[in-house]
Amino acid sequence: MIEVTNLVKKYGNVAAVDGISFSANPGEIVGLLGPNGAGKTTTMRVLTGYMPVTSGTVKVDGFDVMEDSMQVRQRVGYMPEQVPIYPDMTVESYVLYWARLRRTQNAKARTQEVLTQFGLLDRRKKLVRSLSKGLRQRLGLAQALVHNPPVIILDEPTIGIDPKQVVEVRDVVKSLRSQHTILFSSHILSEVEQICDRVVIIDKGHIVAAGSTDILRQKYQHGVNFYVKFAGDTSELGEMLAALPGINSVEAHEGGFIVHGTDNDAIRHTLMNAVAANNLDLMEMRPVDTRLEDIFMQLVN
Ligand SMILES: Nc1ncnc2c1ncn2[C@@H]1O[C@H](COP(=O)(O)OP(=O)(O)OP(=O)(O)O)[C@@H](O)[C@H]1O
Repeated sequence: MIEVTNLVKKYGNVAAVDGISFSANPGEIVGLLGPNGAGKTTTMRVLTGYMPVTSGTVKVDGFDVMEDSMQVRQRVGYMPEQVPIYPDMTVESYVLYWARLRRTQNAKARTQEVLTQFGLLDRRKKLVRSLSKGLRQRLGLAQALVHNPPVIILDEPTIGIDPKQVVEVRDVVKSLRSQHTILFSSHILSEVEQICDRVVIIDKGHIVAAGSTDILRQKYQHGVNFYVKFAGDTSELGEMLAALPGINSVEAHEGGFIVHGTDNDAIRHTLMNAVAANNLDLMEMRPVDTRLEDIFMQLVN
């Protein structure tokens, strides 16, 4: 549904995106992940037909963004990081305006439908300026979806909203899975992990890794991690654990420690010996996956 091949986008002489290729299949949610300035917004703007490519090809549903721009625009719903919202319009007239701009069939009926879908129907007569930030995000989503596009592009849709609204927006995005192909950018790793089927990690305009979070873990996981938790005062324990043979690093985590080592049996052995030798009150010990966050840090550093 989305096919990006060797995309280069330069601003002047500087390549913000420097030869990236990735695809998204119908019904997939693909996460575009990267630190500030990585090139996420630039990639998304090219995909929406908002900006021309410098070189390479970008196709949406088989249509080239440069050659078939109108076809692409009809198939893409875009919610930019800063949703351009007209404060003096009512909620309803704003969505209707976008529906008409995109020549949506039965624009009025479709407007009511998306207002209902995003829980905005009872606020349809309100001025946009009176909406909370979270509701504005929902309005942004309604605007992006009013022409029922097969592809939705969401640029950091949860930035700057409160935690309850973040959960709401994430749930809305998840509910769109399978009916739409979604490209979702974020620099919040846990968010991408929760929502996306696959992740494309970009840094300084290059793809540094791509795949499902499970595959990325398998590929980049070096060694094993255990979560251990002890009763009592554990303030001194981190340093002691880190000095044990077979343990490479220790990090405080949720009242206990994440202990990293290279060999599963060696690390268990070492920990159990330490428990016995120091008379520690072990409450919990379990293997844990490498966090996507660690992989991300490893890749972009
Ligand atoms: N209009 C522009 N003119 C010149 N340089 C730009 C322009 N837009 C972006 N850039 C530069 O291109 C690079 C990629 O920016 P982009 O906004 O695509 O990154 P991003 O991954 O979306 O970052 P962020 O999370 O901060 O929005 C950055 O170095 C940025 O400064």
